[in-house]
Amino acid sequence: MYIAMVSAECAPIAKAGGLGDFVQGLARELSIRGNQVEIFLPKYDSLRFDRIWGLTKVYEGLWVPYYDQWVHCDVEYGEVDGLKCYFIDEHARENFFRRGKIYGEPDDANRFAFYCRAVLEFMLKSGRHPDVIHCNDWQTGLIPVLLYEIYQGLGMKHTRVCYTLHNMGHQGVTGDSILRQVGLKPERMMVMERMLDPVNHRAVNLMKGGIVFSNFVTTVSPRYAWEIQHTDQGMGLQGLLQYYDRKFGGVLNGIDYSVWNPELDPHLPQPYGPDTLPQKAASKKALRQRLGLADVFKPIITVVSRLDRQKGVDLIRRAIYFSLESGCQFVLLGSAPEPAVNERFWGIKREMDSNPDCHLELTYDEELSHLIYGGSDMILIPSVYEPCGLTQMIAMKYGVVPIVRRVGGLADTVFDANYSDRPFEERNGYLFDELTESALEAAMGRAIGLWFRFPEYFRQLRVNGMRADNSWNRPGQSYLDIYHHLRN
Ligand SMILES: Nc1ncnc2c1ncn2[C@@H]1O[C@H](COP(=O)(O)OP(=O)(O)O[C@H]2O[C@H](CO)[C@@H](O)[C@H](O)[C@H]2O)[C@@H](O)[C@H]1O
Repeated sequence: MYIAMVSAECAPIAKAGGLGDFVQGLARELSIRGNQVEIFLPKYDSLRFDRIWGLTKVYEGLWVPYYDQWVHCDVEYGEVDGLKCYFIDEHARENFFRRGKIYGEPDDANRFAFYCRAVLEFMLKSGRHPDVIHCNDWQTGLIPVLLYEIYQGLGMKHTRVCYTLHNMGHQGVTGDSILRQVGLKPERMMVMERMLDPVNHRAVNLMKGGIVFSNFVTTVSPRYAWEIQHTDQGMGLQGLLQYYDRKFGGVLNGIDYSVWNPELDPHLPQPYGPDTLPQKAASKKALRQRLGLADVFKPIITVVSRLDRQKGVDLIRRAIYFSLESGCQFVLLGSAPEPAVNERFWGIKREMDSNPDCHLELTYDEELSHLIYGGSDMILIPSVYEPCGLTQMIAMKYGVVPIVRRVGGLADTVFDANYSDRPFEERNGYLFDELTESALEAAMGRAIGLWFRFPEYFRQLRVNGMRADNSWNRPGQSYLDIYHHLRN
């Protein structure tokens, strides 16, 4: 099967969060199974060019419609760890992809709308007819709309679209002039059955367009699929998702064990696995050295996260103090898109400056994240909502015990050490329900108590997590089943 993955991110060259891991992991799994997979990305100036092999121009003079003009683009091709990637290189006056970052610009909606039109224009002009285009999140919500409204009429008749929702918190709600930008008619699209936002009746909703016009819609865990159809986690689109129930389902993400595996990880001083767990101590030591933490008999509790409100930033802050009060060390790796949140964490960082048990690294650092997973004992994920969550799965592979809130994919992957109905060998962490400090502290207290008092039992929890299969094997098959269903 011929699959085109269209996304704003792909690890390791353009990653802001979990979407990047998803595209990389699923594309690799589909390739291994013998499918032809092509990944499409904007040619951001912030790409990790050192990780792209053989970047060359393969299409010159792609003219992409933009309002009533045309914008000149080229398309470049390169390989990333064996995956085939095409990059849309635009020469617009607006410099859509030369902003030093992936997101966070005032014209993000226009930038990604342009990208969608450019991808389809390239597919048409270069004679590509994928069996399935797999799109992701609001940035590529216009792909199925444009395919149906424009490109099918130009000959792309048999291509089907699978659309994956990674985060209902960002839907691409914007003014309707974006429709004219990409060549759609506002009077046709700004109706409830198409792209009109259900809350703001003057705005267009790009994610809604993606849901309406795709042949199949998925989200990244079964529990989140239920939450966004039946609770306000749908953020206004729950009715729509119920209406399209027959083409909607949750597929739990996997993680790429060729990237996230302590037995192979080049960023760790010494490899380890479930049968060589004592060797994890070398990573803990190296982490402490790297961050200037004391080498003492204490567990390291970590948070690796975008410091977005979704991630429970208030509870993360409380957890820092609670960890220190409970005789633990604390390491945070996070970057905050919101200036107010960023400022608050910088305040804590300054306060902890000379504390040998605490380190906050307020940046994005892929390499350091590997050493943190390697060196930590527990990871905290107190999310307000969490579509899937990859950090608990990565952490478990590294023998780190997760303490998480019972929402979305966290509830589908973490099973409580004390209160689960699962058999003991499947229990791998700690859960709490309420979004409160006391609920957080109770769960953390149970985990920390076990580490100090019953190390053998704590070791067993680590091993259970390491032995769980969160690979792309099962989800890869689920997506192939969906693609085959669409093609037939
Ligand atoms: N400061 C930092 N430095 C280095 N690495 C960092 C980092 N902050 C985060 N990361 C890394 O980014 C990834 C984040 O994964 P999450 O599951 O938390 O995704 P996110 O919320 O971004 O994405 C959304 O999409 C994914 C994929 O579908 C869903 O799992 C998730 O629930 C949904 O919110 C992990 O690989 C983590 O190690």
